[in-house]
Amino acid sequence: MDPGFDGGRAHDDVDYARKRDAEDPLAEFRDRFDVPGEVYLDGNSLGPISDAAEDSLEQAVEEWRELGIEGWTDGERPWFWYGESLGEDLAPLVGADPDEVVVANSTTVNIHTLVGTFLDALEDRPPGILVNDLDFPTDHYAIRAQLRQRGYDPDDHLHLVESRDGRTIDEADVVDALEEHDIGIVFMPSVLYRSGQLLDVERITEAAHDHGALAGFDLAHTVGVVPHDCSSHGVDFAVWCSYKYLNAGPGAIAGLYVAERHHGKTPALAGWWGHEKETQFELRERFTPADSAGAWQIGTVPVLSAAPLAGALEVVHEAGIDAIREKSIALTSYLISLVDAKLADLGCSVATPREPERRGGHVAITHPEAERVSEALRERGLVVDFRPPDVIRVCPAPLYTGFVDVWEFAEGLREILAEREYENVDVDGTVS
Ligand SMILES: Cc1ncc(COP(=O)(O)O)c(C=O)c1O
Ligand SMILES: Nc1ccccc1C(=O)C[C@H](N)C(=O)O
Repeated sequence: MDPGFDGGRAHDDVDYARKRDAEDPLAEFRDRFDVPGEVYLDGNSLGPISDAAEDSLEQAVEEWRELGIEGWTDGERPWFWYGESLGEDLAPLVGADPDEVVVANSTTVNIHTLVGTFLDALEDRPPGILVNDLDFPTDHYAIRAQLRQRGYDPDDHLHLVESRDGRTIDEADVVDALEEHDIGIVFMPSVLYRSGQLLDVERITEAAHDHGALAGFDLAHTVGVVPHDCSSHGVDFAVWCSYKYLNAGPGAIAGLYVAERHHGKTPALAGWWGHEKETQFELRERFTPADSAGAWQIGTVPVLSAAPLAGALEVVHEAGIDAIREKSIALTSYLISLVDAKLADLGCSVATPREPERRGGHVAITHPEAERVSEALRERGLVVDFRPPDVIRVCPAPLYTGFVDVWEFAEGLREILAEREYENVDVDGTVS
């Protein structure tokens, strides 16, 4: 049963929300974060700073001050191995072995290098790549560029699974597309950035493999809020960012996973930081890739944009990813129940799948005036974002959001709509 319901009746009084907060085993984590605004519901875009993340950043700064160049070898977490070491801490969150994960580059760069690598590895196979039409656009930009650089016309080689309803992707349509086209690589997100639909990674991977294709995923919207089993599901490769549910800060270093069976392949964007570590400083003329995911690093690890991740990960591990997921489902279920009970008659509907197992960490509420409404919410300190054409994205991230926060958001939204407060709002349509 949806935790937000009791016999079909939504719990829309604040006492119910207070009771849920009082019973919440993760409630104490809220105090470890500095959360901007009254209620911060935008952690699927940028998570807030925690004391732990600030401490690990400060530690790196202090080591830079005190150790200088020696930080590469003598830092508490020696910087030379920083990418591998943080990869090891991250590995359980994606269900991988430590040497299958590294932190490096940005998500977009990781898509370039991994898709490029596997395009090269296809050799005689057709370079068809299967994506979907609801992807975050950077994925397509990078894949198209990789195809072009190999002399392939992306219009012929990039195949799109089309959404039936403009909000979600049916996994059966991914399977059908694999039958229809000659596909070498399937590249899908774990969660669609707009509607919040959680795709079935295992099923897509299996279908790709049944058709002789590789399966890669963009896990940007799930790492840190939904558990993963990349190794046991046979996923070939994956990328993600660390600034959403991992709370490692704006532009924080990204992560990548490459299944062990692919280690040793030559990275498309090779660089000395991906060289076999033991001989990296022999500074040889030719590149020998590390025999691990570390090979897909490119240049020097950006220690200062990686450092907050160390502390941020401690918080996630202490809470435990299963407890985080459980609370996330409870919060999104509660939010959906409030939309149904209090906001449906004011023009709102829920575009996120209602089955918890098909839902990531955020809820998409649609409204014809979504852009101005989102801005009106922000003006009240209820921080959400707008995604065109009509989606208000609401992310009750479990580490620092409670049930009363969700209740306050729903109340605020009801008032804004009932009083048409959004009509007084100007939007500039830039960053959100
Ligand atoms: C699914 C997805 N992939 C990639 C990105 C961005 O990648 P990058 O961190 O390289 O800007 C985002 C968000 O910005 C995203 O939602
Ligand atoms: N990196 C950013 C920089 C600035 C503003 C937003 C982002 C996001 O991450 C947006 C996010 N990927 C989204 O799902 O819309």
